[in-house]
Amino acid sequence: MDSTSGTTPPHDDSKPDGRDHAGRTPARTRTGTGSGAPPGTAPAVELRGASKVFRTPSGAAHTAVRDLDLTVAQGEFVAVVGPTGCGKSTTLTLVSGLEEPTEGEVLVGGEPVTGIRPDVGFVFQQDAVFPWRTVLSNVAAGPRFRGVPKDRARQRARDWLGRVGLAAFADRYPHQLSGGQRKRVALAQTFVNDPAILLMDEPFSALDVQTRALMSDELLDLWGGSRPDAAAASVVFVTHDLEEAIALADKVVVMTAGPATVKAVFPVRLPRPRKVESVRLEPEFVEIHREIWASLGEEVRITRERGARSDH
Ligand SMILES: Nc1ncnc2c1ncn2[C@@H]1O[C@H](COP(=O)(O)OP(=O)(O)OP(=O)(O)O)[C@@H](O)[C@H]1O
Repeated sequence: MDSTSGTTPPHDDSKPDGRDHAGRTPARTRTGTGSGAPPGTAPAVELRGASKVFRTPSGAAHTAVRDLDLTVAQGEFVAVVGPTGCGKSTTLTLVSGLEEPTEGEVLVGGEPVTGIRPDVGFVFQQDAVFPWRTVLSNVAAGPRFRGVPKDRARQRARDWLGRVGLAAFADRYPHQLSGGQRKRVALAQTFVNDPAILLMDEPFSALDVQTRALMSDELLDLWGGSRPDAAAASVVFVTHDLEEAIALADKVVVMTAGPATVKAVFPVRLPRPRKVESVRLEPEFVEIHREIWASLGEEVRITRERGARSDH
């Protein structure tokens, strides 16, 4: 089995000779840029023994994340799956700088996270748009906040709207778009800022199945070609959908029932470029799905049983 039981040792997705835990050579043949970290550079993201304890309104302590070790290499696409409520979103908020760990360390590019960073982009389930602004203005807003002159910001926004297939919708308002189009706006809004790290929290979960598959393909295309002069963005993608996770990622991280810690890490060696609908039919896909589900299903069952106990 290609899993790493227990927590993931930092920097340890492959052996020194480039082989993974199973001794096979990773097939990371992405088109575009980003074939991993140059030797000697820090991982894009690292959590070391990170824990997060929240105070509930009643004053009780609630541990959302416990002793979590996770490493994301530069240019790596990591999908995180786990049972509902286990602490996946909290893990992202630690990386984003929106929350501080109660214990442990969170590093981005080798530096401790001390707040929100301009090189980190987010895409969430809900759209983060200004409803009173046009699509173009929404996409240009990020560069404008970063001090890019208006004309240049609008030009970059137009470029990205073209890349996500929305050039003809620049003057529309968000409520005049479909759910899939709004997601494309969200991708343009994020990629226009040239993020080195992309944090995605169930970004496509509100979409129908077909649109979801299309958006996944578009995300892979954008990711592969987004940073022609630099390594591809490193992605942490939280999802409930194991098929989506495998189709997109270089590795799938399975979280335990809450409080979240890393249960196992599964490398995904499916070659790139990938099309999510066809990759699902590959025998290797089916095999890795079976392996990961054996690990994840156990945590889902534990979570369900806990829920049943507290309900009755
Ligand atoms: N600000 C907060 N204060 C108190 N408890 C919180 C806070 N944020 C999250 N939690 C709790 O921490 C736990 C983990 O929440 P989190 O949203 O990280 O889970 P998740 O795995 O992303 O869930 P889902 O899959 O359902 O989206 C939950 O029990 C949640 O209720």
